[in-house]
Amino acid sequence: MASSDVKPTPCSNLSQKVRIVARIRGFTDQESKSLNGDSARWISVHKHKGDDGSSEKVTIAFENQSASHRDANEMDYCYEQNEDNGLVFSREIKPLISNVFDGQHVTIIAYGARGSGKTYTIQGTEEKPGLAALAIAEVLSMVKDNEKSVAISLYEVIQDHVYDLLDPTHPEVQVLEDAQGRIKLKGLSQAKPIVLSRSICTTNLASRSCQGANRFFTSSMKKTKASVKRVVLSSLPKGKLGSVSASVKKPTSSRPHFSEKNTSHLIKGRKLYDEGNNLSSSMQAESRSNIASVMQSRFLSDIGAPSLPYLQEEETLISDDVSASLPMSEEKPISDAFSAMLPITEETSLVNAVEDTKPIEEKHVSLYSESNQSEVTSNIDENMKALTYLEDGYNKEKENKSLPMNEVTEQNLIVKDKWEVAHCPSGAFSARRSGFKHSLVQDYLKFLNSASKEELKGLRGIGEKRASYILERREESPEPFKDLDDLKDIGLSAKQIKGMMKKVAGDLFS
Ligand SMILES: Nc1ncnc2c1ncn2[C@@H]1O[C@H](COP(=O)(O)OP(=O)(O)OP(=O)(O)O)[C@@H](O)[C@H]1O
Repeated sequence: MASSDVKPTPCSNLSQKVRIVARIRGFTDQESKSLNGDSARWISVHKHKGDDGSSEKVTIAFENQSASHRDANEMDYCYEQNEDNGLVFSREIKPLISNVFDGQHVTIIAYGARGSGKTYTIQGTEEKPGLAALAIAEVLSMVKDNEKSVAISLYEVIQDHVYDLLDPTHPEVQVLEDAQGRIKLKGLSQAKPIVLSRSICTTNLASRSCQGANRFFTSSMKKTKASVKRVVLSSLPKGKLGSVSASVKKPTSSRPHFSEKNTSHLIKGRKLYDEGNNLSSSMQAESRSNIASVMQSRFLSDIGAPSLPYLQEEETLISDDVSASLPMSEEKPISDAFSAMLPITEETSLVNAVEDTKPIEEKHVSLYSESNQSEVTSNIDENMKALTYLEDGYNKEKENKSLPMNEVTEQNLIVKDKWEVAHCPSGAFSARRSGFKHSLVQDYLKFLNSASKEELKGLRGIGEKRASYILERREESPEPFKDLDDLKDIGLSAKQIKGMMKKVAGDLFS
C-alpha cells in the first residue's frame, strides 16, 4: 500500500529535463475477486532523498520483488489510487504549458502494460478528461487570453514510419531534417481548432478533440524553401507511438489560414484513433500491470527536434519494406513497466530509454511552439480541407457536406463513440481491412516512386507507356506520388486506378 505521507512535488524545476512519475491504479472488481480480497500490501511506496541529497524521490517496490530489484524502481513521484487526472495535471503538466509559449518543447508519455491506465490518464473520459484533454484546454485558454492561434497535428509512429492520422487515408509522412537540424514532418496535416465563443466549455471540446472529433479543418503543409534531408526513425522493435502535436503561433491577419477556394473541398474523415486503437488492442497479448507511468521530458528550444526526439539521421532513403502491422507484445511482469524509465538527457533520446526493453505500449502527447519553426513555416502554402465524418460505423459515410469555418458549432463537433465498434469482431475486421487497403496502396505508391522502368513495366496495368510517364513525372516533380489521385498525372482516370488496384489486390488471392 502506498505511504500517505508523500506529497506531490510540483513540477517547477526547469533544470530537470525529464520527470518520471508513477501512478497506481487500484484493482478492478474482477482483479479483486481473483485475489480473494487479498489486495493489501501488494505495493509499497517509500519516500527518500535523491542522490543530490535535496530532491525528494520515491521508490516503489512490489511484494514479490527482491530487495536489489526494488532499488531500480526509483522515480520522482508516485500518485496513489485516489488521486485523479486533475491533480496529476495541475501538479505535473500545467506548470509546463506556459513554457510551450516561450518556445520550449514538452512531451508527455504514458508507458505501461496493457490495462494499466494509459488511456485513462492521457485521454480520460468525457466526465474525467485526461492529461491531453486538459492540456489542450489549457493551451486554448492561454491562446485566447494571449491572442495567439494554434494548429494541431496528429500522427502515429509505428516502428520506422510516421503516419498522418488527420488525413483519412493515413498517408505516411516523410521525416526531414532542415539545415538547422530541426526535424520536420513533410506534408503533415494541421487542424486549426476553432475557438468558439459564448475549440462552449473548452474542456469538453478539447476532450472531444482528443477522443476523435469528427470534423476537422486540415491544412496541408506544402513545399518549403528550407534545405532538408531525410532522416530515419530509430527502430522501436516492440512499440508504437501516437502523438498529438500542437503548434502555437501568432495570428497573421494579413494571410488567411486557408484559401476560401479550398474550404469546400471535401474528404471523408475517420475517427482519429479508430484504426490504431483497434490494432493495438487486438494484437497485444494479455499482459497486465497496475501501474502507468507518465514521463515528461522537457526539451529546451536549442536542442532541436523534440517532437520526435528519437530520430536518427541516415544518408539513405527510409526503408520502404516495413509493414504497418504492430508487433505482438509479450507477457510482461509488472516490474517491466519501470525498466524503461531511464533519465532522458540531451544525449539520451527516448529511443535509448526504451530500446533495451520490450515496451508494451506508449501514448505520447507532444506540445511544441512553432516559434522554433518560423523559418520553415513562413514558406508554407496552406491548403485547407474540410473533413466530413462517418456517422454509423465505418462503412456509412456522409458525403458532400461542406463545413465552412464560420458554421462550426458545438453540434457539429459532437462525437459518436466508435470505441465499441472497434472492439467488436465486425468492427475489428472492418478496421483491419481498411488498414490492409491503406498498406497496400501505400506500398504500391512507394513502388511507383522508386522502381526502375523495367520493374514498372512488369507491374499489371502499367506497361511501357505508363512506365515512361511515371519516370517523366518523377523527374519533373520532386513530390512523390502520395495518393492514388496523383496517378491522374500519368493519364489514369479514377476508374482505371480503381480497376488497377483491384487487380493488384486480386493477384494476392489468385
Ligand atoms: N486511475 C484510475 N482510476 C480508476 N480507473 C482507472 C484508472 N486507470 C485506469 N482505470 C481503469 O482501468 C481500465 C484500464 O485502463 P486503460 O484502458 O486506461 O488502460 P490502458 O493502459 O490504456 O490499456 P491498453 O494498453 O489496453 O490500451 C479501464 O477500465 C480504466 O477505466
